[in-house]
Amino acid sequence: MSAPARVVVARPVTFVTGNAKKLEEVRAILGTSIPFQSLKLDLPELQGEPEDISKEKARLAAIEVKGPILVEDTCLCFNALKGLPGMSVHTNLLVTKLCSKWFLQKIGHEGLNNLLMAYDDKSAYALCAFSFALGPDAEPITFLGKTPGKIVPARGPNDFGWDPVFQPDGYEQTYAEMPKEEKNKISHRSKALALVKSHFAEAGYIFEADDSRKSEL
Ligand SMILES: O=c1nc[nH]c2c1ncn2[C@H]1C[C@H](O)[C@@H](COP(=O)(O)OP(=O)(O)OP(=O)(O)O)O1
Ligand SMILES: [Mg+2]
Repeated sequence: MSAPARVVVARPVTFVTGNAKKLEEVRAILGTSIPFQSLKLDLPELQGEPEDISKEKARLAAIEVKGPILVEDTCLCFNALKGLPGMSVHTNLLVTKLCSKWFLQKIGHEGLNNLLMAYDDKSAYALCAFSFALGPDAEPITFLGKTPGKIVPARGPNDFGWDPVFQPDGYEQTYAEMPKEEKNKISHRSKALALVKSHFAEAGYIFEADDSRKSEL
């Protein structure tokens, strides 16, 4: 019988994000299952396939932190749209990604609805890609989580991105209207984090504490 895997890493994991709401959800979902510290850093808004964006973010974050990091990139994907200027397209699925926070800031919730005005198909999905890297020289590993739903006129508190216009399948409420615990049970983010947790458990990482870097968010 082989001994369980055990990999001692001399530094704690740092979750790198510029988004305080994301961090709040990651904290709530992970609880004490994976101890981590956070670093507030605005990584570039990259374009491309969600998995590639996430891996590239991980490389940039690992260079900054010089140790084990976790990053995440989230996309809201509309099934009806074939493409938009400046946006990349999943050619096989006819899906356009509206990844950038600048795009959402400019167009707003009404704009997101208007994009689909000419289409009967309002279906969409939220896609989350976490990437973990042990350090700047390690190849990042990516974990995807996807929640299907539809785009609706905004309902609920406006405190996190496109939450008010995304209504997950099987629910009458938008992400924004749901209690936080409910969103965190079914969200793209929690599905991806479940895979991160399994990977950490299988790999048997033991991250040693480091008092020299304090949580910055
Ligand atoms: O659960 C979510 N519910 C609603 N909106 C969300 C969610 N998750 C990300 N978002 C928004 C934030 C940003 O407008 C865009 C994705 O951009 P994304 O690059 O992943 O996030 P970000 O730039 O805010 O933070 P980060 O520093 O981790 O890149 O979608
Ligand atoms: Mg970003």
